[in-house]
Amino acid sequence: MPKVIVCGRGGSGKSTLVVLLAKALAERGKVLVVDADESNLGLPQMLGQEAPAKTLMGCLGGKKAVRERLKAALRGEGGEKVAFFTESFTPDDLPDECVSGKWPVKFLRVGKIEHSMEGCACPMGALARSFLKHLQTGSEEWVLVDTEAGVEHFGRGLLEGVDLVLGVVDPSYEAVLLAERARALTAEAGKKFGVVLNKVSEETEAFLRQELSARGIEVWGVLKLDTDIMRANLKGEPVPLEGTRRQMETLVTKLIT
Ligand SMILES: Nc1ncnc2c1ncn2[C@@H]1O[C@H](COP(=O)(O)OP(=O)(O)OP(=O)(O)O)[C@@H](O)[C@H]1O
Repeated sequence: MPKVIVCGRGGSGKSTLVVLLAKALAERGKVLVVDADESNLGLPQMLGQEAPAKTLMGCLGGKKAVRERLKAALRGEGGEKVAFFTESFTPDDLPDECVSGKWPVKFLRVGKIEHSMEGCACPMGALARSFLKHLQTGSEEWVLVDTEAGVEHFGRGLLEGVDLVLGVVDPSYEAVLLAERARALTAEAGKKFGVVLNKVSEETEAFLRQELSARGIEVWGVLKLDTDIMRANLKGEPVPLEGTRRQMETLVTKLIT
């Protein structure tokens, strides 16, 4: 089953969509949620889970060790690409210390910015790319990747290891422009792209559909502006699936066909 990356502008609802999709897909099989956003910390709480004991980067010796491997690769030692992993693995092979939760939904963090002046996030990007490329999924398994805002992860080649890109479009011109850019970058990588409209009313949904259709962008799903989602977020509670179950079913059907 697909490995799906979720992208969009800041605050559009990427993490919310990842959580809702994870909950909806959990009724059909196993879901590994991968947090590839270096900055945000709230995803485990939105899922209703503890954070893992270590990040993936921590499991591999920390940022310094990962950076050294990246530098060695750039110097040409060990080939052109960074060989963080040499063999394929499945979600079940992941060590307990870098995964939290229990099937049907488990959670993994690639790495986080932990100190001021610690340097750029390139090691995390390279690690996420290699991880996703080697991660194999079975017929009843999904991988959902939450990313940081914008399109930097496209430049880092994160798409290499995923099958689908899902853009989140909230009612804003910036979100439409970003979806257009993401669609072009996804097409360049030879992967499928669709968007989910989020936080829409009837009026803004119709407007966005028109704008996106004029740009040849497919709408795969719609999430209304939902006061239960807002309330849960304000209280620091998990994102509730209940009010969006029907919309998520439509999206899931689209993703698996
Ligand atoms: N359909 C919705 N209805 C109401 N509120 C929503 C909806 N989707 C998301 N939100 C709210 O919008 C805010 C941003 O959502 P979220 O954190 O999922 O965005 P994000 O794109 O992951 O943000 P970031 O770019 O900071 O990572 C949160 O307060 C969330 O509860």
